[in-house]
Amino acid sequence: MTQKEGSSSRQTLARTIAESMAVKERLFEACSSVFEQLVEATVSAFSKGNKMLLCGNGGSACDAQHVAGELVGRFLKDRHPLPAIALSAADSILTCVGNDYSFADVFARQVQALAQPGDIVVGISTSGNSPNVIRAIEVARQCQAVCVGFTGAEGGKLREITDICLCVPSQVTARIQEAHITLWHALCEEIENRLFGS
Ligand SMILES: O=C(CO)[C@@H](O)[C@H](O)[C@H](O)[C@H](O)COP(=O)(O)O
Ligand SMILES: [Zn+2]
Repeated sequence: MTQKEGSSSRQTLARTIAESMAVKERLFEACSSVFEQLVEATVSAFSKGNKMLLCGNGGSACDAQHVAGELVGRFLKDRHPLPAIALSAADSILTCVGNDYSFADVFARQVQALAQPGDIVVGISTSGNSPNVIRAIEVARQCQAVCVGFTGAEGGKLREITDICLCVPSQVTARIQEAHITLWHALCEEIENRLFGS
């Protein structure tokens, strides 16, 4: 590696860390009151025996799976599992529905099959405009689920059609995703504390 290449990679890392920290510094101000609403809604839903369904594309598909793992498995506490399903993890359903219907239906059809009144359906989309996430939330509303969005500063259509929407103050997909996972970790901790004692 040349010295020039080495210094360019250090600059990229330094800029990425600085940008990520700048977004995190604005995050509390932008999202704390909506975060409180989300805590109340999720704790209430789980207390009543309802479940959480999560969907997203790409990195947000992984976030959906990450969060479902923490709720069904554990975050910080050994406790009863909480019912959460990542719709992005259902390979056979995604390929069947994508192939036989359309990619825009891959999450909506699962929501139609699984969502009950009072369930929490979460769409994670940094643009707020991915058609399969938007369609999932539209179907969730018809099922009388609580509709939640995780998105970026603009919020896109997702912001307009959700009951509770966390809008990270950035327009950069990667920075938004990094803040989403921070919000999710805080939410998992608070859910565990409220439902199983701090
Ligand atoms: O992880 C990344 C970029 O960091 C990508 O995989 C990204 O998630 C994909 O481009 C998604 O399709 C973006 O969709 P969305 O967040 O706008 O709904
Ligand atoms: Zn990514």
